[in-house]
Amino acid sequence: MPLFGRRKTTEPEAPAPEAVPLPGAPVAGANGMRSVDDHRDYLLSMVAELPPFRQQLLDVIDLSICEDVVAGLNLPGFDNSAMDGYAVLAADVERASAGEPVVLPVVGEIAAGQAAPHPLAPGTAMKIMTGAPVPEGADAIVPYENTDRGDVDVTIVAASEYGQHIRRVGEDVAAGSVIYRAGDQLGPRDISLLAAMGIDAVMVRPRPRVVVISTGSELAEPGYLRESEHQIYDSNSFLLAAACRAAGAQVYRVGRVGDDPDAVKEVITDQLIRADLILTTGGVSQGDYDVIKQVMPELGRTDFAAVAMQPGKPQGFGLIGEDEVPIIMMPGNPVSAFVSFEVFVRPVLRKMMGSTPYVRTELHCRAAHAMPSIVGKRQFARGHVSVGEDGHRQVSLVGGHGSHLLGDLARANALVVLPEDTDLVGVGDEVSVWMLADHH
Ligand SMILES: Nc1nc2c(c(=O)[nH]1)N[C@H]1C(S)=C(S)[C@@H](COP(=O)(O)OP(=O)(O)OC[C@H]3O[C@@H](n4cnc5c(N)ncnc54)[C@H](O)[C@@H]3O)O[C@H]1N2
Ligand code: MOO
Repeated sequence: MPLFGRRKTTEPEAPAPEAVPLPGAPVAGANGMRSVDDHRDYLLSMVAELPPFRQQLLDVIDLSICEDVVAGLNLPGFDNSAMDGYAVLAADVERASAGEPVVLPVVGEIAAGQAAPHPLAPGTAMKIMTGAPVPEGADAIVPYENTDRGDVDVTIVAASEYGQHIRRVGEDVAAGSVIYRAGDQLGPRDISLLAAMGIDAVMVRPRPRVVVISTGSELAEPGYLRESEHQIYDSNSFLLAAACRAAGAQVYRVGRVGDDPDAVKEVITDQLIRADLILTTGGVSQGDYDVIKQVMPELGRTDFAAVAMQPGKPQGFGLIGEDEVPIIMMPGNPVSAFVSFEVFVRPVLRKMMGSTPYVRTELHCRAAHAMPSIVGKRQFARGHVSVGEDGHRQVSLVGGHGSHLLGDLARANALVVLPEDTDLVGVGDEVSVWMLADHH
């Protein structure tokens, strides 16, 4: 029997372990794909909010508060001066002018932090500094610039109105009003408002600890020489680590592992101890070396699906190890990895942190040119949003639809969301975008 074409006789391979499916995974539509919304809602249903704890103000930037906060103080806390000058009765100086100045005796001085020495009698003035409490009886402040800055008597050369330059108690924030609702994300301005209330720590959900791993034996570490010109530098683990950090997470970038199943299993198992979420890229499609799809079912319950989107169609999710740590397994193409992050990972991180809304808010823009789209898939094209000559926001596509176009991704400032039922967005039609950055 000729050897050519004959199958080699070898030891029968050990059967692959039975994959344990995850409960409740959405079913695919007639096109064999799961919808974007179904998949995202499914992932959100499979992760929990992290338990909250009290943290100091400077550690909560970008985190979401998980309690309502009621103002315990008025802001301002008392009527106070907005100017360095003199506290007076408006009626005493309502006709003052350069031609007919009004002269008043100066009966005292109040600095910020002090109390007025006594109420202000009609026909007198009291020196007052910015932020100092307005003395009882006074109802206007005359700034130094409208006076001769006198210490014993003051000559006032401009008219004042009732209430002028007085900052009223509670006009900014009224004591007893709700200033934060659970779910609000805290930035520097919120931290200042909380500090102004005398609060030094608040209940927040912690930053999720995210482990980022990229797979593929073609990957080289940036900063090192490549073994051959067919190696490529690992950009995905940097992309995802940076995106997670920008979303408020604490990141451990493990970097790249090759396509050896045992090595991949070992690296992932080693990381379980410090992860609230694991992210991988690569190895989830149909290739002969698509290791993630092959080994992950051995580590826990997994779900691999084709999602009706472009880019980012092949998606994996699992709960692995004893503690059932969630893992999101994304495709390796860089743009696919980024879009998967935006569409699935960012909402999951926001749920863990208790930040609402989980999904980015869509803005509407005019299409600056025609945009063809694939019917049956939601496309997330890279776009550049600008303000046109007519003052309206408009968006143009940056580069093509290829999911390898990393240079174009870096130049874009938005994702253009082209719906499943659209084959063409015409020039001037309204289209939805997700803004990605403020600085472009
Ligand atoms: N026969 C089929 N082939 C492919 C299909 C399919 O349905 N049938 N789907 C395509 C789609 S869509 C995608 S997306 C990719 C997903 O592939 P994998 O997740 O298995 O990823 P890889 O094959 O490992 O890599 C794809 C591509 O991305 C580059 N890559 C991977 N990791 C990184 C990294 N860390 N940094 C930079 N670039 C990376 C890799 O070199 C490949 O060029 O599958 C299609 N194929
Ligand atoms: O889903 Mo792939 O992401 O189309 O390139």
